[in-house]
Amino acid sequence: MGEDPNAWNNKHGHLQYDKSMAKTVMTNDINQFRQVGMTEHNSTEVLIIDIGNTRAKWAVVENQTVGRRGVMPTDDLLATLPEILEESDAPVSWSCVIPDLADLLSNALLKSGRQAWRLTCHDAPGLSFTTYPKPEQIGHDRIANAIGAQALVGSPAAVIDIGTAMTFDLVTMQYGFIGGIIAPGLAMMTDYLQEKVSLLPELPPENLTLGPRIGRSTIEAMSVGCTRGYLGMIQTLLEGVREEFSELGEDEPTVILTGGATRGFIREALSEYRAEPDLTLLGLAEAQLRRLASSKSG
Ligand SMILES: Nc1ncnc2c1ncn2[C@@H]1O[C@H](COP(=O)(O)OP(=O)(O)OP(=O)(O)O)[C@@H](O)[C@H]1O
Ligand SMILES: CC(C)(CO)[C@@H](O)C(=O)NCCC(=O)O
Ligand SMILES: [K+]
Repeated sequence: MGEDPNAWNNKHGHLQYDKSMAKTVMTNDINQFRQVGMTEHNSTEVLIIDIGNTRAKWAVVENQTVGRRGVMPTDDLLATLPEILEESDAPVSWSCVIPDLADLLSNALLKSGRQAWRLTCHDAPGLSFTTYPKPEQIGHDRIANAIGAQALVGSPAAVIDIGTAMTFDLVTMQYGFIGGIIAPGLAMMTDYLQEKVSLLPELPPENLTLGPRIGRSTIEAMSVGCTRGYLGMIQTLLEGVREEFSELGEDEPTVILTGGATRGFIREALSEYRAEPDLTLLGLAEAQLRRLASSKSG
């Protein structure tokens, strides 16, 4: 029963979205973020921690600009936490998609005495889930992406995030987060082929380029499957999303790429769309700014 994002914007006076600006300001991703809709505050520093299945990222975000930052294997997060907390005294805004680790981190943060907010569907200011039957199922990184998209380009928006898994996170004008798509991440495809088929070699995803349409060697044949095949999946999924938005009476969603979708052949093939590598972090920062704004406005 979250609030309608537009009602929230009107009430709190933030996130005024200007479509013409979003299309013309193309200089610097962070400036863009600030100019089109980030909540304005006086020097508000936030310490962000975003924990995915493979890697954990931290960043100090001040005035919607990412400063010091780091990334590590998710398994190293707890051991690294004291060092991360020394990077900034600011409140922590975090998300974690591994429930056991989230419990451990929650306790560690409590012990540290730091003010910390975990992004969940129950505390996702400005994002509603009115038509989503069980919002508590949604990965919190996806909630961060949705809030980041609202702030960056406004709704409707479609985020394509490739990490361990690929997700589409879809935000409408009328209903907030309406749902999305979960599919294998690119490495799941390449690694799994190699792991399960004894005659297939290793194919690091970062080495993939768009080559021929027909493979004339084993590695080439795999490469076609994992590049053109993967892109075909994305395009088909996006087509379905567009149709559904149209049926809902929504405008055409602005597509934002993040994670692995901002790199390599995927980025190249989808160059018409905006890429924001820090979307999840910025969404976590925005969530914290909105909490502060609503606590101030009472
Ligand atoms: N050139 C490339 N083109 C497309 N995808 C790539 C490329 N290089 C790496 N990737 C994929 O992007 C993913 C890495 O993206 P990202 O850094 O967002 O995820 P992660 O932090 O590893 O995952 P998670 O957030 O799930 O822990 C990997 O799965 C990798 O396979
Ligand atoms: C899909 C991932 C793995 C993407 O990181 C994460 O968001 C997650 O574990 N989600 C839970 C299932 C859901 O989002 O519906
Ligand atoms: K991620």
